[in-house]
Amino acid sequence: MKQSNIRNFCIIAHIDHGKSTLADRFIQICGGLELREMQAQVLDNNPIERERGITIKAQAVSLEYKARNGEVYQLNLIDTPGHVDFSYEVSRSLASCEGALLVVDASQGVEAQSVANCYTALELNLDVLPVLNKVDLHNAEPERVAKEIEDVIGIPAQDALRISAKTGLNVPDVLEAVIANLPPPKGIEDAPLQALIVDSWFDNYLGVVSLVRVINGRIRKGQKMRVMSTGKDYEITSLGVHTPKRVFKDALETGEVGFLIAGIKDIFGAPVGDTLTDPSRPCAEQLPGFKKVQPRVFAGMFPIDADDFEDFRESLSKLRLNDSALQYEPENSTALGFGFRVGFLGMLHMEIVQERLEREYDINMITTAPSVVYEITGTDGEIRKIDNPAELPEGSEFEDIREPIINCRVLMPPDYVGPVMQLCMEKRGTQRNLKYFGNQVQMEVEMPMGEVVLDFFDRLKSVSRGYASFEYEFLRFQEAPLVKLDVLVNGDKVDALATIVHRDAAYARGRDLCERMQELIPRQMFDVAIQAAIGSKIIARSTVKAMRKNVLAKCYGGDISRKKKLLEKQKEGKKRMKQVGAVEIPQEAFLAVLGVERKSSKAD
Ligand SMILES: Nc1nc2c(ncn2[C@@H]2O[C@H](COP(=O)(O)OP(=O)(O)OP(=O)(O)O)[C@@H](O)[C@H]2O)c(=O)[nH]1
Repeated sequence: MKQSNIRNFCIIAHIDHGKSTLADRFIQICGGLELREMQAQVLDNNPIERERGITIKAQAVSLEYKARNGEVYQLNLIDTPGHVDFSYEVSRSLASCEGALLVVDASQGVEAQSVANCYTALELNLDVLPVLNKVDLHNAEPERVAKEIEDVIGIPAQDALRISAKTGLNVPDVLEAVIANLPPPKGIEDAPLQALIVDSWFDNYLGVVSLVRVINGRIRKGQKMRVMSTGKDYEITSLGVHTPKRVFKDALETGEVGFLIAGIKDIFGAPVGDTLTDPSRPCAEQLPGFKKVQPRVFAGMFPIDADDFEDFRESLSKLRLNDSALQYEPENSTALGFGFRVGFLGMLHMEIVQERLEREYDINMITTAPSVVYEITGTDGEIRKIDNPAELPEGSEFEDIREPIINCRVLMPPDYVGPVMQLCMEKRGTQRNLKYFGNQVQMEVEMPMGEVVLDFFDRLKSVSRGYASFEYEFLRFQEAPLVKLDVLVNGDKVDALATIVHRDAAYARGRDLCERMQELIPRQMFDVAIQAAIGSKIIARSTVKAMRKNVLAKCYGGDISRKKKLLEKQKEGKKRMKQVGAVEIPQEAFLAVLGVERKSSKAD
């Protein structure tokens, strides 16, 4: 395809504004799939994405579009996730495009991710084309929302197309606008090959499959390619594009986006962001790649069966190939044995990783309560990062402790300013700025990240009836009176249950935690004492009373099948338990601190 007829673009939007639905319409118009093959949100092909109705991974699809001017264009479209936890995926996809379609729900208006993603696109010098979606809804207000795009984001939007991705209204006009308004790629066709690895994933049969964007030169099937960071050469066995069906081709030309397979079995063989070139005529330099992303939340993950440790390690490394935001290192807990300390971008990311490990890799595990990264200065003056509360030394063994502070931008209708501000204050926030744009208010608040990652998203939604949205960025580490809250089960400290909390909240937190654990730990044959402590001082306590009868006692008659069922059920329940000393502790108890947070949010 000649370069002037190629358009590489992303669809960016706030969550649920209709990106994936719009991508479906494009695929339908361009005939990428037969009608019978179409299902809603075809690009969300991971089962977890389909169940939750969200996009997690960016997806690329190459479409052939016959424009009204009679010419055929190749449209390479990348669907991106909208949730704040996955904004990293968005910036990566944007870096491989020349333009972006900004989809805004005309019944909702501009939301935090519309602004954040659009700014990322503008920073990367992309041309942004706004479209107003869902105009079929009776409460759509395209005029107001167009003005909001101009006021809040600051790009012209009066002429933005009014569309319905659901009914297909005006969608063909969007494709025409993409061709007319977004620029074609600018690579040099006869330059040495230089291609960017946009994404890589592991296929059990094919090995590593990579999604690449050819920046300069061309890439042919059968040729040798070099991965520049490792200097290793591989032969390209096949390449092609997703339409979204996998279609094999002989070459990918300058500016094109497609997949390639080079028999790489080592999962670190084709790292995302790396540059590919031709070893017989290498390009001069590596592409800048992607900004390295830092996880914000850490949690311990431990296989329930110690024999699964190696499988667990392998599964994590496979997942990581496809999810470079995921980080992990081995961790040894006295209570839970060998496992990993895993870093995530946020709670949703953590949930998704946990679900993928369980479903795609069949790993049965216990996850501990998530924590942010703290910074301490030791008595020797050395500064250390602490991502595991259990590793925080006793109070007298360090000089000071600092917590991460973020700048949080909340967008909401004016009615909710009061409750949102109250929530932010409760989370130890300091308001920095408040701007009114007609129907939207933008509030900037500095808050400790530890207060935000656990449940801020849910609580913000609940105090604003779903109307407020937010995004944030890390600002600095700041000193705070933080203490380690330990939990003792029958007198033994359980390292995996430790958390770091603000001193003023420690007593209430300890009490709630003991109460919650009492509800969650099943009765055993003996009394189980649960205590919360700061250092050697016990601040709260509860007891799980001993069980009087066994599970089978309920079956008066000798109905064997019922007995079996009960035993089976008990066994099932056990799967997600871990023996700590003499006590069996279920998964939920390790996450009890989240329950405590949520409990205090019930008042909303
Ligand atoms: N009425 C109406 N509903 C729409 C329209 N476009 C999308 N929807 C609905 O809005 C919901 C969200 O659409 P998606 O396409 O999944 O949204 P998304 O932006 O891709 O969301 P994420 O992938 O999670 O970021 C779905 O229930 C769609 O059916 C539209 O034009 N009109």
